[in-house]
Amino acid sequence: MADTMGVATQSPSPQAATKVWRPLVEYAASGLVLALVARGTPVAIGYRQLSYLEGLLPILALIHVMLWRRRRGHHMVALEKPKKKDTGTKDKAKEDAEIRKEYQVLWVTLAHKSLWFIYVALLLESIAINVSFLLDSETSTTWRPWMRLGVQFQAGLAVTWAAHYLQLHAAEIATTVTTRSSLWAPWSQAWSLAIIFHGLEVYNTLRARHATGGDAELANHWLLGILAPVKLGVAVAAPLVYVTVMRSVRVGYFSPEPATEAKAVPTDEATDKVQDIPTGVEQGKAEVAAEKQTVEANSNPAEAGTTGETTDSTKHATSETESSKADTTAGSQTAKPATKEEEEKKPVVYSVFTLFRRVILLVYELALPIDRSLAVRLAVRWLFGIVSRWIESFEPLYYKAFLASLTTPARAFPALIRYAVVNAFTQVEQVTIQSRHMAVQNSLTYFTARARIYIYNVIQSKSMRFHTASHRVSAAHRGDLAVAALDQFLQIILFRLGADLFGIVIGVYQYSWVFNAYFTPLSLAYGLVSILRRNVYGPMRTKLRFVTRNTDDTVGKCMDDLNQIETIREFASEAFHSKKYRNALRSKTRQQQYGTRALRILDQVLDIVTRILFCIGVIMCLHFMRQGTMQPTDVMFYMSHFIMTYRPLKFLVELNYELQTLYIRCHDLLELIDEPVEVKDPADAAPWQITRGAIEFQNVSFGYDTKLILKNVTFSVPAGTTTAIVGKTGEGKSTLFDLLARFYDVAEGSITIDGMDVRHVKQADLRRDMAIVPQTHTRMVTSILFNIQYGTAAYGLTATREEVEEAAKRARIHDRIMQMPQGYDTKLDYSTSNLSGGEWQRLTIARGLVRKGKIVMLDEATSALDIITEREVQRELADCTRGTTCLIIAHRLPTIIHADQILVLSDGQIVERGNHAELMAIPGGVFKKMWKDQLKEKEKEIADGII
Ligand SMILES: Nc1ncnc2c1ncn2[C@@H]1O[C@H](COP(=O)(O)OP(=O)(O)OP(=O)(O)O)[C@@H](O)[C@H]1O
Repeated sequence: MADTMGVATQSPSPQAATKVWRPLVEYAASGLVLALVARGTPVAIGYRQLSYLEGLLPILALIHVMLWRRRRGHHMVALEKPKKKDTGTKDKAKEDAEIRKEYQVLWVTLAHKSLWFIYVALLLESIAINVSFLLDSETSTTWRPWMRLGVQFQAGLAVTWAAHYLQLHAAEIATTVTTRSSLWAPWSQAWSLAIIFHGLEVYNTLRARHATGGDAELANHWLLGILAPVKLGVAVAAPLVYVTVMRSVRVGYFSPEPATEAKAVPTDEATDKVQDIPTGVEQGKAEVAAEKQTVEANSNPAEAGTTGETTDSTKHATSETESSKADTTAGSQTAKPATKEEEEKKPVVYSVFTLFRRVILLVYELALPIDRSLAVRLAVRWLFGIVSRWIESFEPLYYKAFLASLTTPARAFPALIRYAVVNAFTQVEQVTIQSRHMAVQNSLTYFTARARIYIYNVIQSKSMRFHTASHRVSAAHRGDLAVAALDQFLQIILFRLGADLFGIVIGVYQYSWVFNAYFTPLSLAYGLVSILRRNVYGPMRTKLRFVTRNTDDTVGKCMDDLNQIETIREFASEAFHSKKYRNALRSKTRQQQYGTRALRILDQVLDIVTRILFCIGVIMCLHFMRQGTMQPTDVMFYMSHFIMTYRPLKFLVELNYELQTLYIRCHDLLELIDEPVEVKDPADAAPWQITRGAIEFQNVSFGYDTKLILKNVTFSVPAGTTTAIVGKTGEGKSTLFDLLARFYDVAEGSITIDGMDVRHVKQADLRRDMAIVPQTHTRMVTSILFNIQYGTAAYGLTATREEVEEAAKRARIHDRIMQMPQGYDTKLDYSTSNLSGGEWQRLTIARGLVRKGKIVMLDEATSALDIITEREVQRELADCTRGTTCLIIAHRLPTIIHADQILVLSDGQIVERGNHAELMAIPGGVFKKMWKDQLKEKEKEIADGII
């Protein structure tokens, strides 16, 4: 069964699911029997021996599970024993690594299950201990009600826990037995409960010893008193050890998998990818490489955003260094075909420190131009939050004072006033809290707008290679999510952080020093539980989100597919795309469910712990009341203060959640920002523009990847002449255009225009005077006028309506436009419903012509036109490009017969050059053969009556 997050899980059969339960039931039964027999009055063994047995229980549990596993051949959690695979052509080392990895998964799973069984056993045993105390005639009658309460409480928890676990697993047994979160959640919950049970056990044990006083036999029970806390320690430490082991073996549980093309696969394929999780050593190497990459990225923060409006001086300086470096090494370094190592580029993983440092710098940069009065208002709000939290903290104290004063009416009135004032303030504070929140949010809209512009510019500034190889929509979407997370985080910082931290400090202080020092451990315990839980659950959620993000990407890419709706229709592949989308969504939904469930469990645990701590506090209050050191008013104080103190603590947990969301989102953002920009503007480039348009290619070599497309190409195009480039498809003709316009940098050699290397000028300056009519025409969903006028976008859409019409006439599209209901103002849509393919091509030609470039590049510009229209357009093109440097790529050779120079490209090199007559004069020449072949083809078509 497919499982994008799972370990090497396999489709569990119903039998496998039963097998999961079998050892648990066996062990639970034996543990219970052992505990009951040991404690039961009929056998009545000594407490000392019993304590030894108790200590042995976890070990027995482990042995039991291991024996069971042996017997069942590793069918622990429907994981198969790693099999020796068919070596075939596979690399042996790789195969060994795979087997090792599977063993690691197996052992970690085993460890997990073993601990889990221990907890179940301890729970049952704990109940048994309390029952045995109840059955024990020596147990003091004073403490019997406590024992009974303990048993009821534990039994209640056990039932709740079992029901919850069953509910959790009911669906999973039907689908997949061991997804990672399902491994985690019940285990963690069992752990939390085990701590509670053992706390109660310690409590009961100590109470029992205390109650039995100096009884001779029970005086020896010190072992019992020691073992119970030891077990508590084990219960706390074991999960930490487990987590450490899990992390160190690095079997890939929740391993961050930043989205790459390879990972962005539909759900069904994703399972196969999980098999490629690196082993510990490999992952270690990956991390070193990643760290190195990170360091490099950090030392080079300027790569992105150089075109962004937020570019600061630091960035600029770095950018300069980078650019000058690029210049000195230009031609040999910049665009070398990628090496194998580069191809297998490891994903960058930023350390938390690096990430937050950079995010803070980014926020600072983006928020810097903030309005001063706005900053003052924000600061005032922030301070107000702290002050109000301080005032609020007096409420329980004054309430207590008021209650205490009721016995002496003279003091009651001032006490009431004090309490009423603070209470009124608190109420007003609660009412205004929303409006203050809104105000902060409004202030932040400036920031988010700036951040969005910044990201937009970053995406625009990326090299062509980035745009052709990745999904812009997904990148933009990720950018948006990052901004939303930053926004949320800033709201928390500005609105709650200071006040709530202050609230915690005040709360703990009042509890511990003003109220009663015995309550200090209680207040600290809560903080401790929060921190522990954060450490255990935190990484899980972070990593879970990495996986979720990949699914987000897959879903995003499915949506991108809709852009290709025409192709989808043509190939009737709707069902295929629906399935792909359904799979991606199903996977996303499942992951969301896991995520939500993990959070729900977190909340439940937090609530349980809170309530237990509250109860403990109440019991302590009652105890002190019996001793006479506390008054009923103190109990009131305790109860009202509790909520106030722990609300901010709960906020800390929320903050942790927000921090993790921020980490994921900002990780995406930094990845995007740090994506290397291959083609950069030199920082010191002076303004420049094409004057004559003389072009020179000198020993140019280039390849998109490892394969060289162009090899040592040299040619020149004198200013004002027309050069045609011909050759078979895929020879690299369009690539020559891309290099001239500097969409890519040459790997070797140089390209100059008017004697200036194209790498030494700003890209905008270079392209401003170029008119490119590409093979694929861009359709803009707007008016025809704008579609043509867009040719002058670089000049601020300066083409007049007359100029647009003139260009359209030359492109032979004017008449067609005038037939449309709104003429040039007709709105075009994305499809060809109101313009045919050939008409769109003519519109694109008009767009190129209106630009009036000094260098015109026509790449198969008329390929979609009929012969007659093509001839007419060609004539017009020849006419209006007269005097400008013109480069033409054409497959139909008669269309370039007039060219001053024809270059024949073959196998990445120019094999022939000259004008039409000269090339036709070369005996056995490539061009001559191409010409004859085309002629023959045409004669055949005429003979066949095709044309
Ligand atoms: N962005 C890219 N990434 C990787 N390879 C590319 C990219 N663009 C083009 N190629 C490859 O480079 C080679 C040359 O492509 P190019 O478009 O320059 O050929 P062409 O001669 O213009 O072809 P045609 O006549 O079919 O338009 C082809 O093999 C193509 O697959």
